[in-house]
Amino acid sequence: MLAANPPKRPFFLTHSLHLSSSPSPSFKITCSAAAEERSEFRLGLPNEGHITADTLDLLKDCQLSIKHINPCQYVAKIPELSNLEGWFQRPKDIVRKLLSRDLDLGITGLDTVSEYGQGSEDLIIVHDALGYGECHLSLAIPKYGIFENINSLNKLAQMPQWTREKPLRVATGFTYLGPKFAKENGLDHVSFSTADEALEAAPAMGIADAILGLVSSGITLKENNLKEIEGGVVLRSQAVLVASKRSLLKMKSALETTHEILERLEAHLKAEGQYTVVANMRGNSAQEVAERVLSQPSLAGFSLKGKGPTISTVYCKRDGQIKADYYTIVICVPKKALYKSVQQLRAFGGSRVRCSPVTCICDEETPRWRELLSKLGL
Ligand SMILES: Nc1ncnc2c1ncn2[C@@H]1O[C@H](COP(=O)(O)OP(=O)(O)OP(=O)(O)O)[C@@H](O)[C@H]1O
Ligand SMILES: O=P(O)(O)OC[C@H]1O[C@H](OP(=O)(O)OP(=O)(O)O)[C@H](O)[C@@H]1O
Ligand SMILES: [Mg+2]
Repeated sequence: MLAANPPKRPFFLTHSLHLSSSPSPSFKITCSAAAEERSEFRLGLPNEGHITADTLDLLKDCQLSIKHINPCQYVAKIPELSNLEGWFQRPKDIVRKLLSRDLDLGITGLDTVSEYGQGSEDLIIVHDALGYGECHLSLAIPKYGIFENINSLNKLAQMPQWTREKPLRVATGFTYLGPKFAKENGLDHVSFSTADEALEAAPAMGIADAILGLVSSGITLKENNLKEIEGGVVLRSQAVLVASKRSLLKMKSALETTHEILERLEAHLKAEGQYTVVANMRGNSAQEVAERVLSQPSLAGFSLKGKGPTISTVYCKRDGQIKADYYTIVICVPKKALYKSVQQLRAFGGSRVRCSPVTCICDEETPRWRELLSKLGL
């Protein structure tokens, strides 16, 4: 958040976590008694934040409509999957509620899953790359003062200022991942303090020496005179679909519902940015047209799994006889290569090139489904 924006909540510095103790105290998860009895399958959706709009857009693009029964309620129906309910929750609460089995599936950032999941074996990533909410968790220090010439984690760790009595003070909302990273990277004299929001203000306020927070465009760091350092990235994150392993294994039709959600996601995401290009080609035979097109390596590369292109004959009736008139070629091209492909098809005798976005690519079986079954031991 930019310093200019009023913080949503005050900045709290509640306690220090020293590296001599194990990473973040483990918290006890109580399993909801009703979980085993529920028949509906619950999908946690991030409410009012960075990934809310993109999550709703993604589900819409997958033909999964989120129907609020009442705009003030946190629950929504998803009519395409009758036993599925959407529940709007804070991203971190999605993870907590998956662990307590008050939710069965959820969409949230990988950073949140890693921080609040704390490596729990009960959480399974069903889809690891939903394609939005990209950011990274990174250590940042001031650009000025004693840090002016410090540009790497090694240099930071070697600064004589940090001792057992006076460790490097890092403000963060990631009090599990922070100490774990420090331990794994030989940062010996460091203490972490919890800060929920407006983290980037902490060094200027004198509350901390450094921060460990999320970076997306980097603008917030820049505006607050902070910089990232080499070796300081803890985690790269984007939105993921995560599930409770126990829900998948124990709830009736959980696997069926998850399979359908995964298929819809995969089909849509695979198609994103792909265009179908159809061109009329002059030529003497389908074989000759194929040879011409395949002689151009960049066009040949767009065939499916090394096969293709698809060429069909367009017939016409001339002098009472049915004859091959011209050929139609179909290729699939990523958006960035669209115009170049059109030019090349034209150069190879193509006329009337039609381009349309692909909305889904449905493979026989999605690779992530196989992976999920194997993670579940099925
Ligand atoms: N600047 C950003 N750009 C893109 N994605 C971000 C950005 N900041 C956070 N995210 C991603 O969005 C997720 C949700 O962040 P968001 O800021 O909406 O909620 P929050 O701060 O975690 O929760 P709270 O509701 O408690 O404020 C993060 O876990 C991260 O994966
Ligand atoms: O690199 P940038 O594009 O500038 O984005 C990074 C900022 O976005 C997030 O804050 P958010 O807006 O979620 O505010 P918060 O501190 O209230 O969570 C994050 O905590 C950073 O402050
Ligand atoms: Mg935030």
